[in-house]
Amino acid sequence: MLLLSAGRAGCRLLAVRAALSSCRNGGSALRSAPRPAPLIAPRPALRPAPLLVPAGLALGCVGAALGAAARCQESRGRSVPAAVPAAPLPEPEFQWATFWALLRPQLLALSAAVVLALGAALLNVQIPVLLGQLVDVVARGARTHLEGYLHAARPPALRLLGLYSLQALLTFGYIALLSRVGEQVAASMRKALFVSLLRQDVAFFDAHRTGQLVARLTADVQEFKSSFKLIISQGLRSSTQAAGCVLSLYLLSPRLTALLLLVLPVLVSAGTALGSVLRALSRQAQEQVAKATGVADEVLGNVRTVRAFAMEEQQAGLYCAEAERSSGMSQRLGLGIAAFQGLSNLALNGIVLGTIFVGGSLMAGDQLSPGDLMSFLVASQTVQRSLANISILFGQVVRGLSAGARVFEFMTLEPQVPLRGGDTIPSHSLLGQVAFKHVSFSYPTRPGHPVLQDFSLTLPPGETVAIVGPSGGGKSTVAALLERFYEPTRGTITLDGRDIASLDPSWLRGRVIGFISQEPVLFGTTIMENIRFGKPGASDEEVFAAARLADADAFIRAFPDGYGTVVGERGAALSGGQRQRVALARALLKAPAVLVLDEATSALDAEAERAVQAALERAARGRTVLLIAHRLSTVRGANRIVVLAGGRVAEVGTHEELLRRGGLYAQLMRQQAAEQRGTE
Ligand SMILES: Nc1ncnc2c1ncn2[C@@H]1O[C@H](COP(=O)(O)OP(=O)(O)OP(=O)(O)O)[C@@H](O)[C@H]1O
Repeated sequence: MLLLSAGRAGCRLLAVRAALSSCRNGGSALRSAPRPAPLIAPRPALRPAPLLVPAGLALGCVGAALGAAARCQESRGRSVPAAVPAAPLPEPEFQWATFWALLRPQLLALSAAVVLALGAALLNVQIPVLLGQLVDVVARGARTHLEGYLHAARPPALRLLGLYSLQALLTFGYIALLSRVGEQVAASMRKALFVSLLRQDVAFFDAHRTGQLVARLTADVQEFKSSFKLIISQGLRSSTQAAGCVLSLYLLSPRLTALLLLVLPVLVSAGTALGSVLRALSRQAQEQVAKATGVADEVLGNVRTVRAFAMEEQQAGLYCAEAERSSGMSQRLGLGIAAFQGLSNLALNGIVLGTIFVGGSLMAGDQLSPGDLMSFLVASQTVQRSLANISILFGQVVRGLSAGARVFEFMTLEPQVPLRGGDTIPSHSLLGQVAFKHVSFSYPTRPGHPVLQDFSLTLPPGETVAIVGPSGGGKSTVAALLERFYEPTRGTITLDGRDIASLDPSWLRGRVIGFISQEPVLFGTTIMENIRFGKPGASDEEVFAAARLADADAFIRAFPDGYGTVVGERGAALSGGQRQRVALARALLKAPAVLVLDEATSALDAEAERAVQAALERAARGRTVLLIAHRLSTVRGANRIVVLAGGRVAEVGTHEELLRRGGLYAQLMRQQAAEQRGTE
């Protein structure tokens, strides 16, 4: 996997270079190639020298090696932190049908791009021959008078100019069209993938890290797009050009061509050997960069903790040591690339020299004209570029297909519980009676670990039922099952006697159940928009009313921007109690029949808890409330208290009844009272 991905940036690098040089076409053989800008940091770049056939192939063979080097550099600049390596997932199959469905709307543009690319490639085969003819005219012209020279040189020069212009036009056309196709396919992939991800079951998100999912949306789509464009453009162009130019070489001079082909195996073997050394070096350097980035990622992400423990210097030292090691490895890699560069330049220039030398002897025997030699050099350079591109493309095909397969895998994944579909209960007849009947449940990620076992509980309409119990007893799981985040392994959950599995999940979540968790997440927008998230399309008045009910209106209006106050990332610009009340307003806006409060006040200090508690009590009136709580002081007023331990109901009763019984509840009460005394 690493090996495969190692050449990625290098391939891009060479592809960019190839694209640049293809724009310049075969006539640029005697011009020096421009150096591409470094991807992230300055590094030795692979410079296409005026190469001959074997040189080109060797260059292609080590392309992947240099790709590895470039990838090492690239990983520093990637938005998906390389420091969080994705857990190895089984490689999915590439779904051709899905790809075809995405491509079909672009078929016309794609066909046009293919035709234009082929046209540009065929012109490239013509150019060396015409250049040779021009050189012959130029060589003769040096021995004649100016007028005669101009007369002879003008037609081939004009023909060449015409071909160059036509080629420029074709190149522009196919690159523009391919870009359009690539971008549209990529945009469709991203949109479809995002929509599909949002439809997935909550269990799916338990099994996949956000980083992995974001990587599929970004890096994988990008990789697929680049590969797709490269394969179409370079694949077509390079194979056409290579075949055409090899034929031209043979027609120009079979002997010279044969001679060059003799040197080929030596260069290929040397290039391959060097390439594997560079790949290994690059892999090590890449891993080290990932390690250093991992340290930075963790430290910066937890800067408050670092500050709180005054660990800045220690953490900086940790990062510097990793960065130092990374720098050392990159330098070794740089040395390797430099050695490769020097040796390959020596070999390649040696071959140019050899060709001119041997070609000169052929010219002396009148078997080759100066123009032919020129054509030979130009055509051979075109072949080397084409072969280099083709060899890179093999790796690119593999990478592109596996990136595409990863994207399609989640794009076509069907959730177990669809977002919509099913019955609804008319609001005028909705009572809000909830019942869990013999529910057993294990999380899909831990199938052998039962969290709830034969759990039964009825929440009469308008009553508050509290669930308490030791940590890990399954309290939050009860709430998650009611929201249909997961499906029970056994048993049923009903709303007004109807199995919730038959009800429309989006209606259930969007209209019936209001859910407040311990640390509700707000979006980094205004308070108004955050509350309106509970019911898109709600009027300002409705938002204000919900905020008043949640006891949030007063503090919101006290902000200079009132309801227009931006709450910062995840609501960081609000206090815990304020955040909780905004979240409560958001939940109340949809006027839910059932309110689920999952440790809604446990993250708050005593004063904030009192404020939120008061708001919650007001909001609870007339609704069925499932109150999950750690602090037993908050459940005293509940109509019924259920003590949940080890996934089973241990006790049920009112606060007084449970205290009298002297069981687990009474024991928990004593524990908490003792803890409280200890902290005072
Ligand atoms: N998404 C999940 N995937 C796998 N196991 C989970 C998941 N969420 C919770 N669990 C496990 O299920 C069990 C019950 O967890 P749950 O959060 O329901 O307990 P709880 O009673 O609410 O605990 P606490 O009072 O500490 O919040 C625990 O053993 C927990 O590790």
